[in-house]
Formats: sequence, C-alpha cells, structure tokens
Amino acid sequence: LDLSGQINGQQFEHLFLNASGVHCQSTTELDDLLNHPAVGGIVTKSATLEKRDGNPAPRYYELADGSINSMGLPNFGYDYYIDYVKQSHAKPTILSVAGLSAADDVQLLHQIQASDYAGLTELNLSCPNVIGKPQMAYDYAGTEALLKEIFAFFKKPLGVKLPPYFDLVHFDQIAAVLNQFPLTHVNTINSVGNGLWVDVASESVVIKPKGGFGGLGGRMVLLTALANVRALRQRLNDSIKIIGTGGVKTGADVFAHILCGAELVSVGTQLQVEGLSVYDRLTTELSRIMADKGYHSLSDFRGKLKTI
Ligand SMILES: O=C(O)c1[nH]c(=O)[nH]c(=O)c1Cl
Repeated sequence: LDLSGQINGQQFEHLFLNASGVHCQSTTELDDLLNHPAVGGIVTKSATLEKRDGNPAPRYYELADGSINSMGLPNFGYDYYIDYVKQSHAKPTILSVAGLSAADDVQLLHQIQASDYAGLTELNLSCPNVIGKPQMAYDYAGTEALLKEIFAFFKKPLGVKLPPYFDLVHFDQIAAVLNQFPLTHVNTINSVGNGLWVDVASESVVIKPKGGFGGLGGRMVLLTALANVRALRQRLNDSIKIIGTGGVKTGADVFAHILCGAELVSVGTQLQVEGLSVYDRLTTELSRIMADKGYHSLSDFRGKLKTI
C-alpha cells in the first residue's frame, strides 16, 4: 500500500506526523519520532525566540475523550530547534515557530531565512495559551498584513498552523487571505481554544493556568477537525496542501481526514496517551480499511468525500 504524501515536493513516505507540542520538545523525543518506521516526518514544538518555561503546572490533563492543555509555549528556544532541523535527517522535518508578537514572528522568519535550513517551516498562528496574546489567525486583517510582510523576504517553504473556525463565512475569510500567498501547506486544526473541564468531586478546575481554561484535543474535537480540513480543502488553492490534525484515535479517523482532503495526518493527544505504538496501530487499522475497499494508495480516495 502507498501511504505517502508530498508537501512542496518533499516526499513523506508515510502519512503520519506528530502534532506539534506532543513528543517533540527535546531532541531525544524528536529522534524517537524520526526513528519510528510508521512515522513519515516530524514537527518540532513551536519555538519562540528565547527559551521558555511555560505556564505553571498542572497544565495538561487527560480526559476520557481527549485532553485539555494550557502549556504556555514551553520550549528550548529557536537556536535549539534550528540546530536540530539543520542536521540531515532521513525524513522530512517541519520547524514550527511561534512569536509572542507579530514582530517576533517576523524576527523568527528572518533568522530562518538567513540560516542554511532548507526544510519546511510552519508558522503557528494559533497558540491559545499565552496569556494576553490573542490567536493571530482569528484576526484576518492582521494575518494578511503579517503574511505580506513575511513573503516580502521569506523565500523558503512556509506553511501555517491554524486554529479551528466555526462559521462558514470565517472559512471564506481565512481562505481569501491565505490564497494570496505561496504557502506550502496549512496545518489544521490546533486545539479548540479555551475549553474548561470541571471535576465535580473536587468542585474544581483541573489545570492551573488561566483559571482552568485550556485548548481541547483528542476524540472530542474530531468533528471540528474534519470540518476544518474539508472546508479549507474546498476553498484553498490546490497548491496549498493540508496537514490534517485533530481527534485522530483510530484508522477510520485517519481515513476520514484523508477523505476530507488531508495530504498527511498528525496525531497529538492519542500519541500522548498511547505512546509511539499508536502509529503502528493506526497504520494497521488504516491499511485494513483500504484493503477492504480495494484502495492501493491514499490518492485513490483523498478529497473524495461524498455528499448526499
Ligand atoms: O500552550 C501551548 O504551548 C500550546 N498549546 C496548544 O494546544 N497549541 C499551541 O499552539 C500551543 Cl503553543
């Protein structure tokens, strides 16, 4: 079976990545992913200009049907990650970056442009957990202005990480902005921002930052993730590929993401819960579904969701 995908001419022999933030903060974790046969490529934890400790713990909590997190962008800083992705790796790497302001974003991309890194970069426009910092991708004019400034100097392959949208007009608006730029991909969705879990027994929230508000992931966001992959596939230029992220727990979920138009698929919460073996299970389950349907490659059904 051909389970490959391509972004900007870079061949991912296997469709699976990690969702940025999960199992990707240290070089040891990144090596674990790269060395796993059922992983096709990796995304780093979003790097900020300087190293960050992030928000106070507890800042991640696992639920029956997913997760809630308010990590606050803990990472070892730009230099740590550029040094890692600059090395030659057997599989494609995506360097994720997140400024704490638009100016930071521009600075980070200037540094990447000046470096000898030739791989993929992903600008995270959707971190919901930096206190006082709104999610840039919910500001359409701001996103357009930022991307105009960036593409004036940035000549390397660039994609963006998007938050979920919940209104068809918002899909139209963000697609109208993104279609103006030579983006290699969009990665959708980031966590569903600012959910709240209440533990009835203790009558308390379960994470410390932001009074318990945090980004939602896992099975509970699958339907929102599929809607965002599908809506953006229907609206974005074909040249902009889609990395489907959000809610993947089974091979059927992976199949659904591809049907909606995903080129590649990321696993976040379920990787955190299950560990690297999740990729073997998902590969087995996806392969069985494809074989039962007589499909030999992802391109046999990618983007071919039927309507009724
Ligand atoms: O709190 C985080 O570090 C975080 N958490 C998320 O769920 N998405 C993000 O993009 C980031 Cl940057």
